[in-house]
Amino acid sequence: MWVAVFILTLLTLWITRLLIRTRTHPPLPPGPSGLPVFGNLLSLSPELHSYFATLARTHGPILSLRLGGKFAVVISSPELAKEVLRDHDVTFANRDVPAAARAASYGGHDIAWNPYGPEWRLLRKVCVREMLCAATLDAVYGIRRRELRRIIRYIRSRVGSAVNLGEQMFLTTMNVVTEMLWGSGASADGEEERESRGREFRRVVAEITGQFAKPNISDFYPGLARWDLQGIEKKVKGCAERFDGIFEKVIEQRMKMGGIGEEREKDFLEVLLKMKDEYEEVEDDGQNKVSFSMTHLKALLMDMVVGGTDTTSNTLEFAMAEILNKPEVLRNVQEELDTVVGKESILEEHHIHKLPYLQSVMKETLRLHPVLPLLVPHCPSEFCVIGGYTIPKGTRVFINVWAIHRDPSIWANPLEFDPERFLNCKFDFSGNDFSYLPFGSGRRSCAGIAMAERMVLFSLASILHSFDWKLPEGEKLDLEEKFGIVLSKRVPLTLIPKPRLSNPSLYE
Ligand code: HEM
Repeated sequence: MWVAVFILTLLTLWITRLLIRTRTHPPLPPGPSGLPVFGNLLSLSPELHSYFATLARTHGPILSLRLGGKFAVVISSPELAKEVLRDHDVTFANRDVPAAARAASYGGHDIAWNPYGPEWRLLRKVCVREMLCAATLDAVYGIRRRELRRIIRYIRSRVGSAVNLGEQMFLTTMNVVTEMLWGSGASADGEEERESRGREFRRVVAEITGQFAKPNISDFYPGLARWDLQGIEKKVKGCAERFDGIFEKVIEQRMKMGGIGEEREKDFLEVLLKMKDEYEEVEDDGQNKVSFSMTHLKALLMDMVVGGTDTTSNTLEFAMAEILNKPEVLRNVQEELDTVVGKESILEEHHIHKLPYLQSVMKETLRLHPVLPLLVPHCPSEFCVIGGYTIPKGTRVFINVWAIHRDPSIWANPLEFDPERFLNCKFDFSGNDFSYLPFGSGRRSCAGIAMAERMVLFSLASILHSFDWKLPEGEKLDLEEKFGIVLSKRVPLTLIPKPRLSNPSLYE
């Protein structure tokens, strides 16, 4: 009898709680129905960005999915992106860290995957202040110039034969990033060594970012994570170890040299090592002490190497493919370059601000091909209401920037590559207009915007100023994308260069 009363009381309490909750909490966002246990997992397409865009046409700009045991929400309109990234900025400034990302980032102790809090603030502050701010970037113009001159020389030596542009742009970006991190050294290699090292690095970075985007059973059923059933974590760990070996080597060499070199330029590694020895930051409230360990140091190096390279080189590859596909765009870019720089001079970075058409080309490329099409997924730290729907704590939130950038109600002829739409208009990379978010918006927006802008514009201007380009005989231009956390071209772009400057000395 007492047992029956007890069970009845529990049941009544449970039902009352449920009724109160459904009355006080708005519903979950709509979405496709799923199967028991699997939810919508089995119907996911590998091209997540376009698949989510298709779902949004049926279910609306906020929709939900059940991915095994994980709840996910996809946002596909500027109004709702604003609610998430501005109105509820702090709540959504967290990440839901996939197992693959944890394996690649020293347990998530980097900037990109750290939860919002004192540790993330410290890492981001040091990175932006010491490496990625405008003043530091201006001070290391010499590095960018040296690498761009090198690539121009290299391309000159390949005149008439096919050049894999993505690979070369990756190598250039990688050399700039690593030189900023720990000085030259590797860049003294011969051309052949350089090329094979670049190819290998690119493969490793692409493998890491490719694994991030794969649906992983460990993420959807955390109870199974320890078995790493698809071997994704193992693969990523292998790649991360490749980089870790390189980090260990440069750190060891630097420690042997001891202290800050008087003759050397102060690089980022130097700053980080000093910080590791001395740093213990007291946050504003005087309570949170944040230490800075060797793990943090290496995680930051990893962020720069993985986050700063194929994002930049894939953008360049898409830009060149779109330009080559539109002869009038190529003509406009080159005419602008010839007016501002001329065919008798070397292009320098200070010319860039006089090249508005070129700047529009970069913006249009990132509209049509935002290389992080779903941003880095955000995650609310508490229950929240967006667009009138409940988003539970811990949801994986995808902002489908790719879909917003191709929305015909925002952009006229959205599938057409038309840089002129960005001439004399309000859009920039700051993320203040939620119709255009290639670098995200708010606290977790890209930490490397200034660097990306300099690298993409200077590289693009240099290769288009110095060379004419054409496709190898019989080849057709392919503009198809391949999904990954970083979007890439499905078919690599290979082009044949022809010099266009007046004097061979301009290629030295
Ligand atoms: C064209 C090139 C690039 C594009 C389009 C791009 C785009 C983005 C986007 C969309 C995010 C995520 C924003 C969000 O989740 O809301 C991001 C994050 C990040 N990016 Fe970039 N990025 C580029 C280049 C770079 C470079 C060159 C660096 C550094 C060398 C860099 C470092 C980072 C870091 C550290 C984060 C994590 C920020 C955080 O979580 O606080 N990125 N980037």
